Amino acid sequence: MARTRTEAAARTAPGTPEGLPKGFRGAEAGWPALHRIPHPPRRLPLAGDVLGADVRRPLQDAMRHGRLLGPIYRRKVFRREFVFVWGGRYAADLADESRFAKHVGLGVANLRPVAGDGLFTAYNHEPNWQLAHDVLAPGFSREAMSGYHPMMLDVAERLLDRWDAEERAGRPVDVPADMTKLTLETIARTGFGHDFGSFERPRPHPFVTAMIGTLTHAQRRNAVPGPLAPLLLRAAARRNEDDIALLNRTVDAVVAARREADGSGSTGDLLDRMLETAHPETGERLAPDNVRRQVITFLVAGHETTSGALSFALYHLSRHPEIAARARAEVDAVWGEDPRPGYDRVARLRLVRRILDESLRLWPTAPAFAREAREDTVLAGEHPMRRGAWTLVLTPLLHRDPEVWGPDAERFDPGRFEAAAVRARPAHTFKPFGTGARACIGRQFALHEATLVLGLLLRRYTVKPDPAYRLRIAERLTLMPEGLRLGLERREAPEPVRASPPEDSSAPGRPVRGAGE
Ligand code: HEM
Repeated sequence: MARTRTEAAARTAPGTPEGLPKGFRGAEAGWPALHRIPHPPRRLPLAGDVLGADVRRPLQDAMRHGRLLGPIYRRKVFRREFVFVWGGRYAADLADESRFAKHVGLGVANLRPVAGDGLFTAYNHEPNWQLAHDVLAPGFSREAMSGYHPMMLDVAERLLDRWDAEERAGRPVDVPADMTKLTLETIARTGFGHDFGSFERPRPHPFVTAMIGTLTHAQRRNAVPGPLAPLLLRAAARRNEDDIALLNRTVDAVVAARREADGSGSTGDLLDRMLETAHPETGERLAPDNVRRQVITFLVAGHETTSGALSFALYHLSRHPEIAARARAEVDAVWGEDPRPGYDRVARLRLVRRILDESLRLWPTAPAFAREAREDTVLAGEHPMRRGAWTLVLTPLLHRDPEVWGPDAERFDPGRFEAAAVRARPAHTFKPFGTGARACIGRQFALHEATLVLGLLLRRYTVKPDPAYRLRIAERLTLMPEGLRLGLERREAPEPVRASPPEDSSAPGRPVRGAGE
C-alpha cells in the first residue's frame, strides 16, 4: 500500500535547527588528532588562515594550499576549521561505503535554499532521497538513454548549424557559452520536453543567468564567515532570492505545461517519471514541491558540468592537434559519413571517450565532494574521526597525485585511460562523478552526450587556439575555462571509411571504465 507523506516524514531523523543531520561536527570536535594535520604557516589569532585567500577562486586556492601542505591538511576560516584531503590512499579509504557517506556541506549545503531535498542536495537521512533515486534511476537505463539519443543529435545539429555560420563568417566561437547552450537544451529536451530556445537568443536564457547567480552565491557564502554573512552579503542575498524566484517560475511553467497536456505526447521522460511514477515497492510518489526541487536539480546538475567537460576537452584538443587528428580518424572509421550515427556507435569512439576522461581528470568540473564518517573510525589507519566528522576531497589534486598518476601528472595524455593503464592503477583514484550511493546519477548521460558531440565536432572542424590565450579557470562551484574562444576550420569531406576498424573499436560498444568505478 502507498505510504503517506506523513509516514515518510516520520522516518526522517530530526536535524539540528540549521537543518544539519545528527552527528554533524566541526573539525575540532570531529577529528581528535587534528593537531597532527598540517595547516598554513601564518595563522592569525581570530581570522585563522585567511591571508592571501582568493574568494573568487576557492578551489584553486585550496589546490595551492594542498600542494604546499600535502595530501591531508586543514584550514581555519574565522571559527570554522575544515579538513581537506587529496592523497590517493585517503580518497580510496573514503570510498568505503560501510564507513563513510556523502556529506552535504559547504557549497552543496548552500544550495539547499534552491534545491532543498532534491537528489543532489538531500541529506542522506531524508526519505525523499531514496524515493527520488528509485523513481528516477530507470530514467538513466540503457533503454532510456537510447531513447534520448535522437534528441541529443537534434540539439547537436543546432550547434553545428551555428558553428557553420560562425566558420563562414570567420569568427571564433565562444566555447563555454555555446557548450552551455547545447547542454541546457539537451537536458531540457530529453528530460522535460522543453525548448529554451538558447541557440536563437542573442544572450543566455534568463534561467542560465539566474542559475549562475545562485551557484556563485552559494560559493561565496563559504568565503564569508557565518556571523558576518547577513551583513556583507545583504544585496547579494536579495539578488539570490530573485534568482531563485526566477528558477522556480521557469520550472513551474514547464511542469504546468506538462500537466495541461494531460498525458498527450507523453514520452516517459524524467518529468513524466517525476509526475506519474510511483515507487515500485511503497507506491509513494514525489510531492509537488519535491518535483519542483528535482526539476531545478536536473536542469542545473544536468548541464553545467557537462558543458565544462566539453569546453575543457575542446581546449585540450586545440592544444594537441596530433591527438585531435587521431580522434578524427577514429570518428571517420567508426561513423564514416553517416550524418546521424546510431546510439550504439557512440561508445565505440574509445579515443574520444579517453579524451573526455583525461579532460575530467585534469579539470573535473564538479571539483570536490565531501564525505562523513558513519561511525567512529580511523581514516587510512592514520587519522581518527568521530561519527559525523567530515572532509572535502579535492578531486583535481587527487587526479594529479604523483603516487597514482606519476611524475608527469600535469600532462594531458588520454593514453592514461587505456584499459591496461586503468587496471594498473589503484581503485578509487579517478572520481570526477563522486563515489558510492550518492555518485552522479547522470554519469552515462553526460558521457554519451559529450562523446557524441565531440565526435560530431571533430568530424566537421579543426579547432584553432588563440596563441595568446592562457587557461584561466572560472569557478562557480563548477569549473569552466574562462574566456575560451577557438577558431574553426571546416574540414574537407572525411577520408573514405576504412575497411578494418581502428585499434580496439571492434570491442563491444561499452566504454572503458575508470579504476574504482
Ligand atoms: C561531466 C558531467 C558531470 C559531472 C562531472 C558530474 C559530477 C557529479 C558529482 C561529483 C556528483 C556527486 C556530488 C557529491 O558527492 O556531493 C554528482 C551528483 C549528481 N549528478 Fe552529476 N555530474 C555530471 C553530469 C550530470 C548530469 C548530465 C546529470 C543529470 C542528467 C547529473 C545529475 C546529478 C545528480 C541528480 C546528482 C546527485 C545524485 C545523488 O546524490 O543521488 N549530473 N554529479
